[in-house]
Amino acid sequence: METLKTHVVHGGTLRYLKHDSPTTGTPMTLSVFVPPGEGPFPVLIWLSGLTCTEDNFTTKAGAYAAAAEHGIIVVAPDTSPRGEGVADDDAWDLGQGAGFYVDATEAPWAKHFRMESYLTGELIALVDAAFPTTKVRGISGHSMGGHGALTLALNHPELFQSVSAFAPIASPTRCPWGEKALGAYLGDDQRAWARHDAARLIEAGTAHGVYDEILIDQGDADPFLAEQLKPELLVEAAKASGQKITLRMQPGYDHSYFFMASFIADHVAFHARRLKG
Ligand SMILES: N[C@@H](CCC(=O)N[C@@H](CS)C(=O)NCC(=O)O)C(=O)O
Repeated sequence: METLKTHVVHGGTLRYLKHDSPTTGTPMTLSVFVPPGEGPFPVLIWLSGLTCTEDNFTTKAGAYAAAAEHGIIVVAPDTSPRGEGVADDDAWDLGQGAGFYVDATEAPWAKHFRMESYLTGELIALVDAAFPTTKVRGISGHSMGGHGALTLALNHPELFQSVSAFAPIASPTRCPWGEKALGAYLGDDQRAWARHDAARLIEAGTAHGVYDEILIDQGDADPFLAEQLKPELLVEAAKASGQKITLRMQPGYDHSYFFMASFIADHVAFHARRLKG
């Protein structure tokens, strides 16, 4: 991995990195925060939402004070492959910046849009090889990235010990953003969509017993709440399968990183309790 920039923050070291990914066939960028002190440290992976790069979370969430306090490495990857030879769409909710954390099977996306394999098969191993990690890790994210955190944790329980989300797209098979992206990336046969729908996975009892609790924060003034996010579907699914979900409706908060910055310390502490026990 090539280091593009290094900053000291809250006594730890933040790096912006770039590497050539054999999985996506493109260069990929990410940021990694390593806390001060003696390692090894557990890892929290953060997945961002639509239109984001690794930079939105890194500069706006204010996560590193809590990560330094708890001794957690924080990894923020980009949200899709990018570049001139990479497929894209004029809309901001499809294509570059909107990878949805799936492996696309449909043209023109299938060649590079392989974010599930990139994250679970490549990035985690790369981070464990390059940084002083305990190989114990949690995952969190926002909106499209909240969907990514929940579905990757549920589908790959051997990789993660904790999961939380901010304003996740709870059920992409039942909202416009999800229907559009899953249809484009995976095709019209909705049977291929189900394993990318957190509410349906939880309802089916996927990874039952692995995560003692899933923490979700949601602003009640989020403009995307009713049409796109639908966290009540997670709560209903959890009731049906016995998965514990704590959904905190936060009064007055919107969809922005001001909302994440207000509660990120709770999420870092939530993961630290489970990753350092
Ligand atoms: N581009 C859309 C909004 C997209 C949006 O809200 N993206 C969220 C994730 S779903 C985000 O985190 N944006 C980047 C930021 O706020 O830094 C618009 O302008 O209406």
